[in-house]
Amino acid sequence: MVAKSPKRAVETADHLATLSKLAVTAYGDMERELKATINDLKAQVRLFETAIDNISQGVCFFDANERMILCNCRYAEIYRIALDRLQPGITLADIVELRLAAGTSPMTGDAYLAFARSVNSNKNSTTWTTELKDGRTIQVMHRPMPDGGWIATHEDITELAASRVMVNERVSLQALIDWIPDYLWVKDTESRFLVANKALAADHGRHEASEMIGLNDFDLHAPELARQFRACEQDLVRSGQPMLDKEEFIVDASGNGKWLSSTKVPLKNDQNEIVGLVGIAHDITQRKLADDLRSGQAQILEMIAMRAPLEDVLERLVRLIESQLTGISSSVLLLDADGIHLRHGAAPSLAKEYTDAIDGIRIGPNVGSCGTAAFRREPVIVTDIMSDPLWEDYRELVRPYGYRSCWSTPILSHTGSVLGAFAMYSKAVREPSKVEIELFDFSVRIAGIAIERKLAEDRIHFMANHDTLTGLPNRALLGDRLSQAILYAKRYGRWVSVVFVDADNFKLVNDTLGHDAGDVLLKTVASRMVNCVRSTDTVVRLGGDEFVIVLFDQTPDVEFITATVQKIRAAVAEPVHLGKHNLRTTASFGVANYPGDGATADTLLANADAAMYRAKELGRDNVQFYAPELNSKNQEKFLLQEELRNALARGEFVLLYQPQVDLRSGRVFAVEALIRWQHPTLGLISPMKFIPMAEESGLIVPIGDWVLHEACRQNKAWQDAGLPPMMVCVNVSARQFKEPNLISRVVNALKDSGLEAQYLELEVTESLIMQDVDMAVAMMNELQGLGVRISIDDFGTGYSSLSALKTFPVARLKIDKSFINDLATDKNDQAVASAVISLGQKLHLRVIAEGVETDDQVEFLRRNNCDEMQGYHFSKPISAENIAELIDKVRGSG
Ligand SMILES: Nc1nc2c(ncn2[C@@H]2O[C@@H]3COP(=O)(O)O[C@H]4[C@@H](O)[C@H](n5cnc6c(=O)[nH]c(N)nc65)O[C@@H]4COP(=O)(O)O[C@H]3[C@H]2O)c(=O)[nH]1
Repeated sequence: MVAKSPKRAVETADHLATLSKLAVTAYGDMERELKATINDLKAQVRLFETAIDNISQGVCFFDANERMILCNCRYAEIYRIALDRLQPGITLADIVELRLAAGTSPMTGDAYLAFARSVNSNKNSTTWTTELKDGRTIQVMHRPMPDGGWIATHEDITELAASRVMVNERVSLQALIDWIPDYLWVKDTESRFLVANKALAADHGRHEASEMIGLNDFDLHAPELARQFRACEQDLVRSGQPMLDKEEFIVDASGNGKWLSSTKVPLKNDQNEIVGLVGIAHDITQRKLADDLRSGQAQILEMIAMRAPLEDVLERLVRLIESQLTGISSSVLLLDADGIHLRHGAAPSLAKEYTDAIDGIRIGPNVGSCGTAAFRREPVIVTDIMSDPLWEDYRELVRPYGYRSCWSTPILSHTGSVLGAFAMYSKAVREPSKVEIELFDFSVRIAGIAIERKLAEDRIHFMANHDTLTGLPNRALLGDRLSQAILYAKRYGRWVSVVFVDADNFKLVNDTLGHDAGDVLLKTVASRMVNCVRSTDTVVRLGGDEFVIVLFDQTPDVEFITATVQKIRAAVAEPVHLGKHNLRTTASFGVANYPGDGATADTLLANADAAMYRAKELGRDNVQFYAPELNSKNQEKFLLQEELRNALARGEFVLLYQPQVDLRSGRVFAVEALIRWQHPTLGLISPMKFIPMAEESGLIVPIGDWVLHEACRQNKAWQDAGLPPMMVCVNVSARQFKEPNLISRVVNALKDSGLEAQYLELEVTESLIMQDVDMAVAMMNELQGLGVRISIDDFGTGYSSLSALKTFPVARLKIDKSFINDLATDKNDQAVASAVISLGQKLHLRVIAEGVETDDQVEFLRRNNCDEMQGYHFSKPISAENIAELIDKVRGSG
């Protein structure tokens, strides 16, 4: 291979000139020497050629005439010219032609020649880089020679130039992307980082972005997350489909969770082949948290609206708050109905043993963070549990769980009352951050809504199912409880007892002592009944003074049930203290048992009701078990009640009069008006049967008014007919007595009849007076002011208040006939009767005995100085006409 160095080439030319001279002058002598020299020179040329051919650059020598002296084979190679075409002496212009033909000229021939000549005219060496038409980059170093020729070296720097471009680009791109706060990266097809910016590197614990090069996601993330990233990127590399704005969650090197919105697009080369991917990820944690908080809030409010259980709502709230923060566990404690204890509300990520331990703590001035916050009604920030005095009693409790700070805020209702406390626990000794404080506001607001809503719902539910006065379940719950009890009894072969209870004198108390007293009475009776039964039994208030007790899971034995009901009856009958009154209230009980007395809730209730009515009919204060015939009686009673409503309008009532006789003179000085109902088909009905019904329904008021008018009218009629004036006594029921216009009714009756007030006496019962003494005395005083007299009926039957009796403006006491019946034989009755008589004497009241039937009774009364008597002994109640006859007769005989 030919290889010629420029310097050697010049020397070779000198030698050749010398040789030719020698040939002319002494050819023969010098032939041997010449040959030797030629050989020597050839050897040198070979050496020179070998050397020049072995250098990596292309080399060429040109003389001043632009003729090439020599070049090496690299030169021919660079410009893709066959070596044999580049013979010494070829002109630059010819070479340019060859290069144009080979496509290795950077420009047109003329332009190149002009360029080469301009370079050559320069005395200094010049280096330039030229882009060949074939895309290669050649660096040329041109050195002019003093004789006008030049030497040039040509080097193919295509690869170098490319990598330099790349390096330059890389360096500037790196600087650029490092300024960007988002993550930027380039990965190869194997998901290895080729480029990463500083933000990405820093968040993954690398000081320099370059430290990321060559790493993959498994070097940065937990395996599961890395697998996800890799799967997604491999998919992208395979499909060429970009991934746009995908939300991804990562945990950075410092353990903080971050939400990213990532975009990854395939990276392609000139051949449109995918050689990797370019990624950019924007930190959307704040936005995401705010979005989550908003949607979490909406979800919780929806849960509240949909009446989700409070525990679920609070747990969702706590989890939402925890998802917004790092290293925080939260809890909600609820203030108990007693207002002094905090109960567990929600604390899904606090240790269960810990939350169990603080469940039920009392609020107070130094009860940790929550107990104190609820007590003070203001936030309590404890930055170090281990040293704060508020935690003194709870420090050891919390120590095992490692919580070091606890901040609590009271949860308040819209009216400002404390509903509970919201707390955040951290294992670091610190104060809450701004974000944490903001979340407190959020949490207590939502928790407050949820708790208040729940309390309101509970209240509504309770009110719908319970009686507000007594707190007992009401009718709405009764059916449910009773049905359950029946199901249970059916399954296990047990009984259910349904007990209908009706307080005997509630209406009286309510009407005379007022509603407040009636309420106290009902509450007392209710709680006594509840205390007598098991917690599995149910005491229901149906309304008014009616109760139903469902005795669950009963032994099939009437005796057991009787014992239970009697126990309740005795408890109800205990005296009730109403202010200064000491009442004895009783109740009537009706019992129906499953399965004997009915298979359904409705039948059992109806039959227990019928039994209770029977108990009332039998004089109240007793227990009756259902018997089938009761139903027909009940039906009868119902019909009667309906007819009673029309009886007044139909004029079916009549008055009978029973004379009252002076025991000493035997003179009839008064008559008691006693009502009868003249029923069109049933005949004469006793007041004992319909007066209680009339009292229950309120019909007693118009009926009583009629009695008052009729009695006054009749008395005046007797007087007008010439009978000696006498008093007419009219019974006044408690309901009438309570009527605010009783006085005006009495005035009207007197006015309408023209009877003088002194001939009218009103009989009120002792129990009626005792129910509200002040009111009764005031009313009696008013009546007395009209001139009307008052007597106390049924005296001795109870409620005696001897001291109060002195203040009553009454004229007479009437010994109840129950004491008169057995007066001849019963020592107790004798004692009561004589006590009433002597009491009357002491108080200067007249005393009349009622129900006097026998001579013995008359004899006893006379002996004991009783003033007056009334009873069958003298006369039964008789009609008005018969009274006139009787008085005439007595007058005649007298
Ligand atoms: N066994 C027996 N009974 C005797 C004897 N003497 C009188 N009686 C009955 O005893 C009752 C006396 O009336 P009361 O104690 O005021 O008891 C009355 C009274 O509380 C009430 N009553 C009657 N009329 C009226 C009325 O117009 N208004 C109101 N509010 N109640 C009335 O009905 C109750 C019952 O009235 P009556 O059936 O008429 O019954 C009357 C009378 O018939 C006797 O010697 N032996």
